Amino acid sequence: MSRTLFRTRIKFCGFTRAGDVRLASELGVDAVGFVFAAASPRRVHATEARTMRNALAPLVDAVALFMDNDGDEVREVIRQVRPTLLQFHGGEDDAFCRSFGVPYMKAIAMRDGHDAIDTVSLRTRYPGAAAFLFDGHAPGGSGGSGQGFDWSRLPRGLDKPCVVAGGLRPENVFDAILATLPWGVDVASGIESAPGIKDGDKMRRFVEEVRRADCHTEPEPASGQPA
Ligand SMILES: O=C(O)c1ccccc1NCC(=O)[C@H](O)[C@H](O)COP(=O)(O)O
Repeated sequence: MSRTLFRTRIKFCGFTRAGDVRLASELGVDAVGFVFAAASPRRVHATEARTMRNALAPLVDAVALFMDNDGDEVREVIRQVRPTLLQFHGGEDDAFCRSFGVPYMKAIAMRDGHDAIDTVSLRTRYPGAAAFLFDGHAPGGSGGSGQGFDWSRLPRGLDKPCVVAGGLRPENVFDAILATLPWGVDVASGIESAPGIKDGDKMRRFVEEVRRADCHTEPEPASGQPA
């Protein structure tokens, strides 16, 4: 794929403080995520997320993240927070995910050692997905754990935007982007000082490294060599 003029989208996930949301907006991230998964240390209530959503600058998306939450809870979050995208991390099927009338991104567990991820079965199981997020946790496990995966296991030929997540940090996101050429990258723990507490310096360095990867060009072939 040509990277000319390409800009890797950035999503920062798991906010609990409006000040962190403001700083992420100023740093130029494309989306911020609010976690409503029951077992998460980053879990926020819909009213807290609404306050943070109101701190978002224009042109920055709000993403609501769920993991096997019931439908009424998802609807209440949509009513209060008005997310532009839903992100599902559990065993939700396509019919459930699309039933809310808001575009959704399905998270796929990529923990190494598990079965290969089959492009055809993803297409078949989630025909309504707007995007897929490949995350380093085990099937049934929670995200936001800082676990990475072998990027060469990403399925090829998916006709939907792919977001890479799991164990990304300012120190490795440059390599992750060059290795996978994703539509976007997503990070939670790699920009934190504690779960839900974002670190301004890590957020800034993460964005700088994504921009550096986007400006990176392959070295020209030596003269006399075929292009
Ligand atoms: O963040 C959580 O606590 C969480 C809980 C349950 C399901 C998903 C969760 N987070 C998802 C994310 O924040 C990211 O999409 C992704 O897992 C990256 O996390 P990290 O490896 O910490 O960067």
